[in-house]
Amino acid sequence: MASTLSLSSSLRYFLPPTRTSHAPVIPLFASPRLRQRSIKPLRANLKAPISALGSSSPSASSTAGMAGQNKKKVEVFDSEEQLAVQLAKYTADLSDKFSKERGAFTVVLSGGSLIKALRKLCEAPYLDSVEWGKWHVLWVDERVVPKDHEDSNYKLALDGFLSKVPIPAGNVYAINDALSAEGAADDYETCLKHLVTQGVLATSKATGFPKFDLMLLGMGPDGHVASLFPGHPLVNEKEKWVTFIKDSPKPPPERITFTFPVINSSAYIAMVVNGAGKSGAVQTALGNSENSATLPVQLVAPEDELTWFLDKEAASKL
Ligand SMILES: O=C1O[C@H](COP(=O)(O)O)[C@@H](O)[C@H](O)[C@H]1O
Repeated sequence: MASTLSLSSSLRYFLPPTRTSHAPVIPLFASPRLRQRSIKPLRANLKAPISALGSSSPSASSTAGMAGQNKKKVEVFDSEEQLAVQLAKYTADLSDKFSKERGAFTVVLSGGSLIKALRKLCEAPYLDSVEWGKWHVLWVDERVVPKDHEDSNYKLALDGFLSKVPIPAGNVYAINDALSAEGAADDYETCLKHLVTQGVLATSKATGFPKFDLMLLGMGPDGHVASLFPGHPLVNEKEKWVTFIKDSPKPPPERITFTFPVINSSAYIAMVVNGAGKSGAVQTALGNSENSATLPVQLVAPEDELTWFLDKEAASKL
């Protein structure tokens, strides 16, 4: 991955595991506190030479020994174009790994700028090499609007990504746009439960929540992820898989969203952020502060590995 980039064009931070591979199994609906893990970025490692960091490629071989370990990487690219190139490779490598291991690849999309960053997956070599038939696509959050509405995350993904790759239509799980926010959240949670029952979606042994293979997340300038906004009580939801919001500070106001227990039960999360407008939130999330988390993005901690994909503008305050 970034090993093909020069040290000057890709500054890579590598943060060591915060969980052991022998983490205790925490039963379903165990104390929320047991499910919450904290990450403290280790600034001491920021200047480590690339040779000391090891491969950051999420290929089957490099991740084989990582299961159960919570790793955090930060990749900084000279341009959004380079970011998109490496994000495609990262995603394709994980697709290969999970398609071989599980016979399915469960991928969660966010809306916003993330979708444009996936454009390289729609080109050679990935258009032909990825096992698109193994993909199962869901959304980490969705606006409660018709699927053909300009604000729909489904429409954004369909126009910018899904219409350009051969994922079977039956493997794309959009929200039911005929329902209220409450109804759509319940309906989507039921959809997840069916996928678990069918064996398409794994279950986290650690938390009992569904375990997606990969979540591709964006972050707003205010540090929100999914539709979990700073200071909003939904950030603290510990039991539901999917919930709803009717007072989103960012329009449109009505949305449904995965909760943090589901987000953090994922195997891998890519946090894809570009642009100077997000550099403040990136600084808060990845800077030297020992303060407790103030932004939702600081609570993101998947079971196996979190990788930040930043362009240099987003990383400019680090
Ligand atoms: O409203 C939303 O915003 C975030 C961030 O969007 P971005 O355009 O600033 O990247 C997005 O991740 C989320 O899915 C969406 O509903």
